Amino acid sequence: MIDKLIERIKELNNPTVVGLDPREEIIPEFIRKESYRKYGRTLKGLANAYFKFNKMIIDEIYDLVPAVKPQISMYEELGPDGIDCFIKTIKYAKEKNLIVISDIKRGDIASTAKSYSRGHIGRVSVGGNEHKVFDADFVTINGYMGYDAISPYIENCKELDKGMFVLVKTSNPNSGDIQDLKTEEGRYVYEHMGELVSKWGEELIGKYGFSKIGAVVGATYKEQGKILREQNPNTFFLVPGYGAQGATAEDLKGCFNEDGLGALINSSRGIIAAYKKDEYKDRYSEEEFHKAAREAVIRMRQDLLRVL
Ligand SMILES: O=c1ccn([C@@H]2O[C@H](COP(=O)(O)O)[C@@H](O)[C@H]2O)c(=O)[nH]1
Repeated sequence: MIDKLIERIKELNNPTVVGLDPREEIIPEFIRKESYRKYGRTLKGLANAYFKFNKMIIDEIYDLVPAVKPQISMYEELGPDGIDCFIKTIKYAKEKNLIVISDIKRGDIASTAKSYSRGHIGRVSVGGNEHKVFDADFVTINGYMGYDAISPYIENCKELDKGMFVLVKTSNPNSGDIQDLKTEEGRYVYEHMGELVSKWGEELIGKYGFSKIGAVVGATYKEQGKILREQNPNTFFLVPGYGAQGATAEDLKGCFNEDGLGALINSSRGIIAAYKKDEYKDRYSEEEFHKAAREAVIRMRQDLLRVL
């Protein structure tokens, strides 16, 4: 799947992933109203509104970007209806030839990780019958529990041509509390994690020189991104933090190789809630939120290509 991701990035000339992070406050009123009329102001009502919203966003951007990244927390908090919406969103995005990165950030002991992995990127066997449950193409994983905790995902990546992005240097303001500590050898913890991710991915390198085991590297940490890029030439980066979290194209330039490959840049609120921003508000009504998202994707692409 890493090869397909790279091919799609090249075909579309766009290293962008759109984050599908719906929240009640960003769902336009006409969608909420219709859904609440049908299902009431219930968890099902909101989950149904999320799906309609996601579908309209996907329909508007699938020809521009290689991938989408649904963030599971927004769906999980709604319970079974939210999870149903998460599954339907993945299925719909894949029907539109989008690569799906499920942002699940799981991390647990191996026996438990096996179940997470089977559910999200593998197969679940019931009485010998195999079922695809979530069927994402990639997942995000917290690898700070060490190799055994991520090995089940690696197995699924190998067998089923899936992929994963392991947290290395995260975009949040306090990521340095642990990730910027120094190890006994005098290196930063994030550097050590970057090296581990490269090692874990050594046997899964595809035809473009990148492994199925990638890393999450926050755009909000410019210098660290550059260092990690230099130290891990075969690791593909998923880079959140652009836009709503304040990182600019200049900040994340160092996450790419000389040839302009090596990273996929995420924007969630910056795209899906673009219609609420001053620069779009005057030109797009709430009903045209998806058109504003399309323009935001085009502008993001131009901004990224400018620095590559
Ligand atoms: O270090 C990380 C890892 C993951 N994320 C996720 O990316 C998006 C960012 O959303 P924006 O609206 O573009 O800020 C969100 O789903 C996070 O959970 C991250 O931000 N940083």
